[in-house]
Amino acid sequence: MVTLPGTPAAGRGIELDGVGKSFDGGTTWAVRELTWRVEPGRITGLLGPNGAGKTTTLRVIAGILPPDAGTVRVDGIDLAQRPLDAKRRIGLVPDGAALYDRMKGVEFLRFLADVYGVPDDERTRRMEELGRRLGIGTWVRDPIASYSTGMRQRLLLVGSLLHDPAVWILDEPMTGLDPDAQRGLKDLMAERRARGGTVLLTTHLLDVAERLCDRVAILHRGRLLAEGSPAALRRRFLRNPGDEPARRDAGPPRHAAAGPGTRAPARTGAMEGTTAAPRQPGELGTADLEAVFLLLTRQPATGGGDGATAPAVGPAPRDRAPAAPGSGDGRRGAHGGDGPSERGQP
Ligand SMILES: Nc1ncnc2c1ncn2[C@@H]1O[C@H](COP(=O)(O)OP(=O)(O)OP(=O)(O)O)[C@@H](O)[C@H]1O
Repeated sequence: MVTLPGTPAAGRGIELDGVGKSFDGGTTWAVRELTWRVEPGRITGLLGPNGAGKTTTLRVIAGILPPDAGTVRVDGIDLAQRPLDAKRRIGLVPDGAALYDRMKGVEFLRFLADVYGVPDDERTRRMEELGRRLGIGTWVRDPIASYSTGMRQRLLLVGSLLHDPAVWILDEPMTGLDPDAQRGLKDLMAERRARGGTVLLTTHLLDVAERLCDRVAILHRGRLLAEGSPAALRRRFLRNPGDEPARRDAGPPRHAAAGPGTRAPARTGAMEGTTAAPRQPGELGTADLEAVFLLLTRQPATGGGDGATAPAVGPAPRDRAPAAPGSGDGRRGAHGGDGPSERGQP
């Protein structure tokens, strides 16, 4: 394992407390009442359907969007009170970032190193090392306009780590990457986890999330529905994991249908599957996380206000039913996916 200088101390992760974000002055909420701790020393996946609020959440954490409610702490630092200190601890890989096409890749990397005040000797070493790991070739001296999607993504990935941030935030990071670069990226994530760093990513690739992530959180209509290790979510929501894989053309798994004993939904917060030991490779079938995901996110957003229906799960008797998936107002988001979470105050 290659260790870069300035190894991030075992940080404090990311803490969200009651975070809300509205794009229309509080009529609808893209993210609502989000209270969540993203732990250091873990790879955490934020999952959810199109329009669920994943990118909005990452942008709020990264300080790009100010929240309309709640507080964000990055590595123990309050983002609102000390925004520069907090942002210095973050490496962000945005989804589909616009790059300066006339700039050469190497100029872009130097620019980022300047912004973050990375000393000359370190920046050279990090550029070379990260470039090797992520397959940056001599094309880095060409204008960005000539780059493929995957080359742009590799450049963004290298740039996000030049300052060796304690918190690495990646929005759909596999986009455009070939298998070799994907391998390099996964290895880098695992190394940062091993060094106590915080890795938070969004992905629609549930098989990747299942294999890569120590913990996953499922967001739907701006609300956190479930959070925990993939194994813990499986235990919580699937009674017979592996024997009834989710089908794309089917509703929730039969064994997860609501039973007479289903209890009322929790009003806030995620379902914690927090007691699970770290997942062992091969512990889960790849259909399990998909089954949990579909079970939670296919619930109709019926009713109004706080009367949202609970997902039709049949949790183990000791468990509570999951948090309401948001009552919604039937409007669709700009992505054509689920709309903002709810009307009214968060
Ligand atoms: N700048 C914006 N202005 C208005 N509405 C926005 C803006 N950004 C996001 N939204 C809305 O907020 C909601 C959440 O969007 P967001 O991009 O966070 O979802 P997502 O989970 O990342 O979706 P996807 O998986 O499609 O990328 C959507 O309804 C979207 O239309």
